[in-house]
Amino acid sequence: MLTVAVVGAGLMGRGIAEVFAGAGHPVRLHDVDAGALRGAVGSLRDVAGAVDGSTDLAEAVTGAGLVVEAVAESLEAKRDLFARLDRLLPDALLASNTSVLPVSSIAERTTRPERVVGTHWWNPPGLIPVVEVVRGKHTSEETMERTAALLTSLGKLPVRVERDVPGFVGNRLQHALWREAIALVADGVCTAETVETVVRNTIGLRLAAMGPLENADYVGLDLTLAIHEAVLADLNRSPSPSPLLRELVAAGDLGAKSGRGFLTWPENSRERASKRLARHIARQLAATADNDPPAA
Ligand SMILES: NC(=O)c1ccc[n+]([C@@H]2O[C@H](COP(=O)([O-])OP(=O)(O)OC[C@H]3O[C@@H](n4cnc5c(N)ncnc54)[C@H](O)[C@@H]3O)[C@@H](O)[C@H]2O)c1
Repeated sequence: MLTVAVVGAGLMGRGIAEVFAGAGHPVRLHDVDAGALRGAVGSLRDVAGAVDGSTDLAEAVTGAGLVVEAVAESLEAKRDLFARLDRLLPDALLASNTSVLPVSSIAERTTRPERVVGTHWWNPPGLIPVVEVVRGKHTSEETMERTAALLTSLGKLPVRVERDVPGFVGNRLQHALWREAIALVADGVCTAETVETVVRNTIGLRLAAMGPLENADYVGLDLTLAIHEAVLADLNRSPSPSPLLRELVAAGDLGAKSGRGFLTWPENSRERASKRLARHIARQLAATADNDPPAA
């Protein structure tokens, strides 16, 4: 078993640690926040692998063959951390769970960028199958393969992202949809509730069974071309965030955590939404276990 150090014991770090420890790997957790660390180690008491933690980075990562970094999304913090990890563990594989930052920049202050890789897990890490394995400018093929093999051994579905583009694959697709959703509301085409109703009851129902490219093939590429000729020029192409999004944030309407965003969030509704989401994902995974994989 490989000793795995998880740095950052927040939402993602804790979930990633649980997957590794659940598969029997000894896990060493580190967080600068002693409370977060205690909470994470405590919540992982019943997993198969031994889980240990320290607020001292050097102590926490001792003996690790792999470090998974899941600290706050700050390029400076991640660069610093990777430089320290580089000195502490000359032989380990270093993986970042960054959502959108360039893996190549995170690796910049290390002496072994060939052994630095992006592993973009999705929330909740224990449930979502795909982990995007992102090749930085200097990541070696051996690192890509070792990382993918390890993730497969955990029961995950690793996919290779061959270029270090912001947002990788999943978040680029997701935020193309969110940009258009916000624009529809900002332009007065429909309400936020209508966007939710349409997505949940049309494309949302389909997407787990048929992704966009299989769907394009399925309806016919001639039809897809005709639709793109008619609609693409009218879709939102703004290179910067919507003014409506900026206004809401400036007004303190941050969504679930402040009670109001595009929608209103009564007390406890975030917890209810979180449970509803986990229940739905688990049910959907069970129901689609026999789904055909995409045709090659
Ligand atoms: N939340 C998501 O859905 C999600 C999904 C995929 C990827 N990510 C990425 O995963 C990373 C972590 O996100 P999260 O949602 O778990 O954040 P979080 O705020 O829940 O947890 C981050 C933890 O890192 C700790 N930390 C911050 N700086 C540190 C440092 N220098 N050294 C050690 N610990 C430090 C914090 O104390 C905190 O406990 C980010 O890069 C984020 O973009 C998040």
